[in-house]
Amino acid sequence: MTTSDVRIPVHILTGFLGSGKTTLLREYLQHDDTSQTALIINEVGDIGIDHHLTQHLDGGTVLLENGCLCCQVREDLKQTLLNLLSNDINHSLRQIIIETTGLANPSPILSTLFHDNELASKVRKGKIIATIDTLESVKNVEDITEWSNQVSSADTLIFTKADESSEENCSLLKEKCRTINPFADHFIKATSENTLRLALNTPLNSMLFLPFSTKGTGKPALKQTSHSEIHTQAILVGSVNWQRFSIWLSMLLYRYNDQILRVKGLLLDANTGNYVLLNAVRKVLAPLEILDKESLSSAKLGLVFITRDIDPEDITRSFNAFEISLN
Ligand SMILES: Nc1nc2c(ncn2[C@@H]2O[C@H](COP(=O)(O)OP(=O)(O)OP(=O)(O)O)[C@@H](O)[C@H]2O)c(=O)[nH]1
Repeated sequence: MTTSDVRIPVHILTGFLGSGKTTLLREYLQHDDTSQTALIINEVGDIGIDHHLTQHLDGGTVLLENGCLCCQVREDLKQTLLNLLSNDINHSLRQIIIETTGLANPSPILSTLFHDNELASKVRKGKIIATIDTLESVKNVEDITEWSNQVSSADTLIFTKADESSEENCSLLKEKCRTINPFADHFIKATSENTLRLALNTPLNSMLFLPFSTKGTGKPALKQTSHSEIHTQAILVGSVNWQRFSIWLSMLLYRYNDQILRVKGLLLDANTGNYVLLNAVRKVLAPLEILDKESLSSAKLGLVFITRDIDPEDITRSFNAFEISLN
């Protein structure tokens, strides 16, 4: 890039399931002037949630759902970017941030951006930022291909949840990340500052090279089958009695232990009439967050489960059995 490069930077915010991408973005959007930022959010599953949580941008948030950007919706990404650019008639857009799914490999996304002549003349690579959940142990993540791909592709790593993790575990994870990608900058997410802004504004390490292959056709390096043992299952859940529902959910999370990687969704609490955001990373269920009803009028209620090595229909069967038991 030169100083006369007028192309819009596209930043990629990636990181494994539940590692804190949306939380970082929300903080960034709440505390920064983001009127010149467009956001593209990619979610797997039939129930998109993150775009409801980040709707601070006037018309500048686009949801790409039903498939992972790195394998299934790459043509949609191109079209979305071109639409954002052509709608920017006042030329006020200064940056685009793509939040990937937790399973994405950033490399094919880059290749979509930069092997397409039309796009490459209008946008340039911004930063690839990956969130690393410091509540995970090295043992848990080192064999996960998606995790390693994200670490190796990143310019910057943001270590999240350090407020709840131990210094020792943070150091072990940092060490592991350095062996995979010695060039990335490291930031610890602090509760008192806007870490994403800091990471975006810090100049790139000049030693950095991009460890992604530019060889080949630019066709997807990964197909959805590369996440083959990982499944996404959505269940529609309307209004719930949270006390009873939470018993079912806790039992399910413990029954499947580490095979349920992520649960996320919007529910209507029958007792209070509130819309609540449910968030679980592996077995850890975060306190429910009450959301603003106004911004959720078009939201689908339900839960998305991301699982590994189990029949996803088991989740639906278990939920149906739970519902029957209540009647
Ligand atoms: N204590 C603590 N919790 C965090 C932090 N960052 C995120 N969380 C919690 O971790 C859970 C998952 O965070 P998200 O921001 O939804 O993670 P994500 O990477 O966007 O998740 P996916 O899009 O499903 O991959 C939520 O319950 C957050 O409140 C952090 O720095 N500290």
